[in-house]
Amino acid sequence: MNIRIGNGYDIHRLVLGRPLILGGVEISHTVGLLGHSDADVLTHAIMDAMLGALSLGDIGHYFPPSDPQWAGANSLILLQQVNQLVRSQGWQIGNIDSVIVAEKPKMKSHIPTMRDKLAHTLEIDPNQIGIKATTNEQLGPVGREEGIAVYAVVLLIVVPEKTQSSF
Ligand SMILES: Nc1ccn([C@@H]2O[C@H](COP(=O)(O)O)[C@@H](O)[C@H]2O)c(=O)n1
Ligand SMILES: C[C@@]1(CO)OP(=O)(O)OP(=O)(O)OC[C@H]1O
Repeated sequence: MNIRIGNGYDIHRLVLGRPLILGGVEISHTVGLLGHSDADVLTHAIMDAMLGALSLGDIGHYFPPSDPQWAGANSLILLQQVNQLVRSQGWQIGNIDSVIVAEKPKMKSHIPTMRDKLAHTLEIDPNQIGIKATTNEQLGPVGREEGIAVYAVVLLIVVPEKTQSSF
């Protein structure tokens, strides 16, 4: 089989005094996401989808929230490591699709920069990354602006043998 699919989900609480970072982009807002790391919920969901596609567990296994090493971690650095793991097993990203569920702020204008940052980290083309946004129509914790959730799906494809490198 030369394709694998994985899905990822993450949610973080919105609190005062924290930055709001999504896809490596800091977005100006009144509240930000709480977490042991930078709480970049979009990048976390993508990492879990990549790991899930290869049945490699989840991000908590590689970067335990109990480990002080990951306090305030830049999630793009973690993504780089997950990408290396995936590539070392002979796989590369075919495409990613994701949905940010957030009541506020509007994500639309930030999405091109998120795609660029993620693509740069993953060494792929921004066209391989889909990021959409929706509100939760004021329903539930996300609808009450208590948090932001992200769903992601990743398709992995086998790296052609002649372009495989050892990591
Ligand atoms: N945080 C968000 C939420 C939504 N958008 C954009 O608005 C459109 C309409 O959202 P609904 O939840 O009302 O359907 C959506 O398709 C997005 O284009 C956004 O940018 N940021
Ligand atoms: C990357 C990690 C590292 O602590 O980030 P957190 O901010 O703790 O976020 P969460 O999605 O709850 O768990 C994943 C962790 O492994």
